[in-house]
Amino acid sequence: MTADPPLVLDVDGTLTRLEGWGLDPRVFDPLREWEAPVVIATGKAFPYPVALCQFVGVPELVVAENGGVVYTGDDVFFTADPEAARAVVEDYRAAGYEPGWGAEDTVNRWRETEVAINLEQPVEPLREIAAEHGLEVVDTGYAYHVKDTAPNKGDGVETIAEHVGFDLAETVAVGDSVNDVSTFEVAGRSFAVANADAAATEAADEVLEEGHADGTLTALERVRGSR
Ligand SMILES: O=C(O)COP(=O)(O)O
Ligand SMILES: [Mg+2]
Repeated sequence: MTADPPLVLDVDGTLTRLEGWGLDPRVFDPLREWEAPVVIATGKAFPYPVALCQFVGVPELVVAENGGVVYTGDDVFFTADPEAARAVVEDYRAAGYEPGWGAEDTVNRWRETEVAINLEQPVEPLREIAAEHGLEVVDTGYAYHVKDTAPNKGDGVETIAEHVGFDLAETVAVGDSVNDVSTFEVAGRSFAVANADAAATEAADEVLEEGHADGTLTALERVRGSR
């Protein structure tokens, strides 16, 4: 008998259209029909992956904010303190810069542990200020994330696997950037899409020829029923 392996999927760069933005709707049915847990592991704020799970119609298994927020379907865990990240933004503003998402800032509005800065904003002063507060800046290719060095997506995936009761050794991870390296490390098999950055490409077991959702769909095709 064969079965589908559990999945860990990144969002931006991985479930997106080839242009880089907007989810590719071709991934919705395979995810809904997948016969094993599907974990959405993203740098985005908590409500985004929860909404994705609801709209696709899969159980809410979510790692948000690069591991800062973990939802097992029953319990939410916060693994980082937001105060330092907020202080970094205050200092960044005081130095004359802005997060860069407009006045209402729906990118950070519901964040609970880290802060994201628009890639169009200057990163050097951000890195300096973050370092002064003991934080790191992670460039996902979609935003600069100011975060505690400790939490990562992989730890969040471990928490969910333990709670839901699936085997990480049988799990397949797909991602595109440095914030996915930790999921590649905990999953038994990992794929980087063609548009992946150097860190993700290096860390992945396999690098796909196709980018974005095309790559992810190829990976799903390859691993479906492989357990
Ligand atoms: O929020 C980002 O910058 C990237 O999000 P992702 O982890 O889903 O790719
Ligand atoms: Mg990504």
